[in-house]
Amino acid sequence: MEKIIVRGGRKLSGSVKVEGAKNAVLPVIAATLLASDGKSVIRDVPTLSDVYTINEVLRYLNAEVVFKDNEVTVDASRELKVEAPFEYVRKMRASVLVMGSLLARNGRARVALPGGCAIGSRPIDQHLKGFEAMGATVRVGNGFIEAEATEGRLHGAKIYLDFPSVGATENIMMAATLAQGTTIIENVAKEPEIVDLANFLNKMGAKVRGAGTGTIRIEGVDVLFGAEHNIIPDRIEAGTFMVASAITGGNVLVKGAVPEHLTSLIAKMEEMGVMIEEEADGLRVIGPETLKAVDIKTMPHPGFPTDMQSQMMALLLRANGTGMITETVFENRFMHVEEFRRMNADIKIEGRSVIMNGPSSLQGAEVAATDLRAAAALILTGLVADGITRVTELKHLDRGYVDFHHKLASLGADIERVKEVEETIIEKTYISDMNA
Ligand SMILES: CC(=O)N[C@H]1[C@@H](OP(=O)(O)OP(=O)(O)OC[C@H]2O[C@@H](n3ccc(=O)[nH]c3=O)[C@H](O)[C@@H]2O)O[C@H](CO)[C@@H](O)[C@@H]1O
Ligand SMILES: C=C(OP(=O)(O)O)C(=O)O
Repeated sequence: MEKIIVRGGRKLSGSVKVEGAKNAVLPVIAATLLASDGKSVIRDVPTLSDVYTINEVLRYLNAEVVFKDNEVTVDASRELKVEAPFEYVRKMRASVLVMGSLLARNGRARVALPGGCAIGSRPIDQHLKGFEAMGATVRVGNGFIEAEATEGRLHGAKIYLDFPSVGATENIMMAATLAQGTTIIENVAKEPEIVDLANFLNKMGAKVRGAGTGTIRIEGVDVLFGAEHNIIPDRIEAGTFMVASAITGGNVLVKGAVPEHLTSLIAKMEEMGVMIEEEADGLRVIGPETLKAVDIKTMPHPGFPTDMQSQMMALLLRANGTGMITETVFENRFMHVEEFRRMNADIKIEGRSVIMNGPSSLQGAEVAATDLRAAAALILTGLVADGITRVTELKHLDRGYVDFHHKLASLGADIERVKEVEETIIEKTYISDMNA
């Protein structure tokens, strides 16, 4: 088992480059299955465990996938299998995103039920409602969801989503590209990753309009072709480094950060007293001496992203005054609060909100990452805690951050990633350093 060890107290400075977005690349790779002719080449692909998992799913489905030098090449022209087994879906919920493509391409898809995860129950009823409206029969049994286009091919439909679900918007969009007729999806998600997927689908020959607005219109076509595409920068990784700079009172240029994708985060950080300047190749973030507490409510885009909730909680722990974060997207995304408490945070949960009386005098401790963003948030907290913080359960971190500790170390953080055995040796050295 590995852990990250952080010794708090260093101000960060320099520049860091963000990778391609995890949440854009996963649906784009799932969409490559729609091409029955030609290869797709996807660039700026981050080397994340989730990317390896989706590639494995595609290989299992009989596509040819090569991942080299941040580039994924997919040839999905052979006949595809229809089933995504539990071993993949369990590792990564986003595996359900192959369902729309398989259903469109084969008229049938069988995907293991994803089940809940650390941040909530995460049902997929809105995805299934969309498929049914397009003429699929959906059956659930033996741990699988099976969908079959009753007439062999899906047809266009008008679909209203009860909630602007990112995954449902993507899955229905992909399914509709090869359906007969026009599909109109209302109350859709407007995230930048939806726009990226629509752009890729259009390069493949699809006719998708309205991505980034509340209504998406897709005219079905008969065939889609492989296409080339560069993935957008990861706004959540960018946001995480913005918080890293702000929390340490640092001065960091986050290269590749797209200001239009980060409007709500920039607004909240500025409200807290952080200076954010647009430069030609990214955002410069300068942390103030003292941070002001604010209230934050997570919302679908362009509202404040739930994927930045725990990192901003770390920042609010250092702010003067009482701050509050209300989580409205996931019902159980506060598992990290108990871990923050282990670091001496003055923090409590009240219903769907978390209240912090700051600034907390944070102390290093051994803490466990409870999900992907919690992992990052605990490491950020370690950057300003007194003493040593050890963060375990790094499998969560590796789903969404490439070389996180190296990137922070290059900005001046005192951080390393070690195997448990190595840690004993490092600890001895550190104690003798202190006694020297
Ligand atoms: C791979 C990927 O892109 N993951 C992102 C995606 O997840 P994901 O696509 O799973 O998130 P959704 O937008 O679908 O989920 C948002 C909320 O809607 C609920 N819901 C969703 C679908 C459904 O059929 N029924 C239903 O009730 C979910 O339980 C959740 O409470 O968007 C989330 C919300 O921005 C982000 O946190 C995730 O990082
Ligand atoms: C919740 C997240 O991802 P996923 O939907 O893949 O679990 C995330 O990226 O923070």
